[in-house]
Amino acid sequence: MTTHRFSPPGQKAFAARFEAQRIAFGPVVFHCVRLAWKRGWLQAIADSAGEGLSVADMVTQGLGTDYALRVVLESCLSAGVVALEADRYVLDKTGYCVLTDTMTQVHLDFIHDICYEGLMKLEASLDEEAPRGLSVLGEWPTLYEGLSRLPEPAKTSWFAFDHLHSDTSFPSILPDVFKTEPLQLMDIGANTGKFARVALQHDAKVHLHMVDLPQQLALAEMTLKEAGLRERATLHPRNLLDTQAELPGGMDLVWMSQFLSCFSEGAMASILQRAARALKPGGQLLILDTFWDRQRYDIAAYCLINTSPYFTAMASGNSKIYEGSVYIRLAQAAGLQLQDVRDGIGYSHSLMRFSKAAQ
Ligand SMILES: C[S@@+](CC[C@H](N)C(=O)[O-])C[C@H]1O[C@@H](n2cnc3c(N)ncnc32)[C@H](O)[C@@H]1O
Repeated sequence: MTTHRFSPPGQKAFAARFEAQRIAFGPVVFHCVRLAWKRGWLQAIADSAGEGLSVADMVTQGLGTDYALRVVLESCLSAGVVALEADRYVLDKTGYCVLTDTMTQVHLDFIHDICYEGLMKLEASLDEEAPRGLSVLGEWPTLYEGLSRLPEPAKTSWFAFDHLHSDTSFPSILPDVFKTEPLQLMDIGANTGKFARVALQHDAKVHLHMVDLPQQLALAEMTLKEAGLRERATLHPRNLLDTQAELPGGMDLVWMSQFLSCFSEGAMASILQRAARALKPGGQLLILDTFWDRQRYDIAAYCLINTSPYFTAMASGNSKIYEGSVYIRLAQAAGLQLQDVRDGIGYSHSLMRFSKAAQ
């Protein structure tokens, strides 16, 4: 049972009403802050150090028209991104985050380039359990079939979003992966092969089995070729939404990173059953994923909860960022035993370890 509240304790009605206006005008502020960042206006203000810049200064510097600067910067002012001191704009704390924090920039790009337009179809996507917003990027049944062919800048923004989260977590989980000295290791959802490369470089004895959609495995194969590691990996192209698509057996360890959140509970149950069958007796299933209810900080829970509508409108129509208990329940139903859960990895990951009975 989950109990959670994001509002501050004892919030006054007036403050709540302001919050409600922030929601109503949220998309407007989003566009203005993003533009001020992309056009270099925030950077120019930051570079002016303590003195700040007047709108007239910025016009003289050729940064924009008086009208455009006023419209956009006043919205930034309302959001605490800039402040006005005697008619001169200075950077405020939130503006400093927009300018310097990689996670903020990756999220701004992801929301703008992948989600914004398609989210207009959120309601239809929820009703039809299909990613109806995806057609703004391409005609595929799910976003994953189109990953390798996404138009720019959507492609760069999607991979930056995906890799920001997994890359920051991969180095610290290698001791967990190799704790039981696996020789046959299957990476389900191998994507661009980044985990496979790191794992093969970490352990000279391990053989990697990479599972993903065929077009995605072609990218993963290139990554391994470039690193001179291709011979130590086997590719298994599979669409795991096909319940008949079995996985190769005899695995010491199955690895899934940010994978199950791409699927509905029904599909997850089926994938976990096939993963359990692929394991040798005593084999391990390691799941690295994000669970909004297992976060130490509300900032992480907020970002994760608000990633779910992307899954609905753009990715699959029926997946989301789940609570940790969902994975545990489904893995146990597949006959696996929970060994432990380690939270607080990278920005927001948890690592779940399950094992198959030794018989
Ligand atoms: C969110 S990405 C995660 C990738 C990587 N494991 C990581 O941690 O960065 C999900 C991966 O699952 C793959 N995938 C999605 N749907 C799939 C399906 N039906 N069958 C096989 N792979 C699928 C995608 O192609 C993608 O590589």
